[in-house]
Amino acid sequence: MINELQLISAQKSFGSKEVLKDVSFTLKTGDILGLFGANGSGKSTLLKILFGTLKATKATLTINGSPISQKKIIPEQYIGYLPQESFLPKHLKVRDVIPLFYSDGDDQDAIFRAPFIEKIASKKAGVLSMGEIRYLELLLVANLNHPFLMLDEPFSMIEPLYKEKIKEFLFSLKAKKGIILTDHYYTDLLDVTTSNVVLSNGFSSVVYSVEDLRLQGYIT
Ligand SMILES: Nc1ncnc2c1ncn2[C@@H]1O[C@H](COP(=O)(O)OP(=O)(O)OP(=O)(O)O)[C@@H](O)[C@H]1O
Repeated sequence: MINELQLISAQKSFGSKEVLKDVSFTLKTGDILGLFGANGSGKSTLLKILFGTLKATKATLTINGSPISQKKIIPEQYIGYLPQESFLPKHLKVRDVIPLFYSDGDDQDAIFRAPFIEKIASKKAGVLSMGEIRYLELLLVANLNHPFLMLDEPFSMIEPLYKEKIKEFLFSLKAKKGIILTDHYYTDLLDVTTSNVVLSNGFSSVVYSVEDLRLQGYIT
């Protein structure tokens, strides 16, 4: 089934600071949308609005053509979200964390069998390296059955071998999900995205190439 999420004319102000003035995009199953923008341009703000944990000043969100309230995104399990902040319970071993997120044995196995997991399974989450945490959290969120997935800086702290595995994994996921990625590792993003948007001065513009990112002032 092809699902479609549409954000129309999102606006967000913090006090007098207008972070998002007019941001729109469409995301369908099979899309991997790259979200680019300088520090402070509003990428995380936008993801939090989509997830429903930050109220937009104004925005219309539709799923499969029907308007949906921000409040319904989490309870109706539309979007899996990897935030920038870690959410792992630090006192538990990795092999005990996985069943917290997945009660079904086959679902657990999919994560236990993922590359690199075996070597960290008996470690406590609190002693994992930053890269190991990021990778495990990505697997926990991305394997959910939600039709959409948002990853905020999935390549941050990640070594090249893990990055390649993540890219392969995202390619395999897009058959059943629409995915939004944001990261400052723009070449890694461009390796996997099917379309791209840059946020600048509160507005979103479609970009097609590194040259467009340059023209938008994101890189020099
Ligand atoms: N709760 C808040 N209250 C006030 N200002 C906020 C709040 N959250 C974010 N901002 C401001 O909104 C702007 C956008 O922040 P946001 O975190 O969305 O940027 P970003 O594009 O994700 O940046 P980065 O690339 O550094 O992660 C920043 O100027 C930030 O200080």
